[in-house]
Amino acid sequence: MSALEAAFQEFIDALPDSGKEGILRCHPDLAGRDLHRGTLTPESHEEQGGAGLDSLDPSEASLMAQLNQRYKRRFGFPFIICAKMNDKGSILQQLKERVNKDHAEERAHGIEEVKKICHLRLQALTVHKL
Ligand SMILES: NC(=O)N[C@H]1NC(=O)NC1=O
Repeated sequence: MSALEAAFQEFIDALPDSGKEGILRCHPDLAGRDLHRGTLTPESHEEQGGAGLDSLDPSEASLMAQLNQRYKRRFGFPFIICAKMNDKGSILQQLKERVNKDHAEERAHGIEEVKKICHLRLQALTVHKL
């Protein structure tokens, strides 16, 4: 792990729970409005598209929208998963399971997913610079 990545992780880990949830709330929904309107960042667009979230069939899209909404209503932050380490099937499966978990457990799980996303984004930046 690079020193930069370690510093990001230390920063995140030192935040109070409200700050951690603030970080989770900065993330766009999976297969949400931003993806459909083309207003995602290029990184998120590539991550979500790579997992097949831009080509859900109507029943998958409706299930994803319902579960995302239920998740956000229950926890107050969006469902976060490292899309590049999953595909649409595993994302839907995990969303179904995680929507029923406990609040603190999901806060911690979301933060671990943010760290994976950060790891892959930093790696991509470093590779570009070589
Ligand atoms: N909500 C959520 O997980 N968003 C994302 N995950 C990811 O890998 N890229 C995202 O935009």
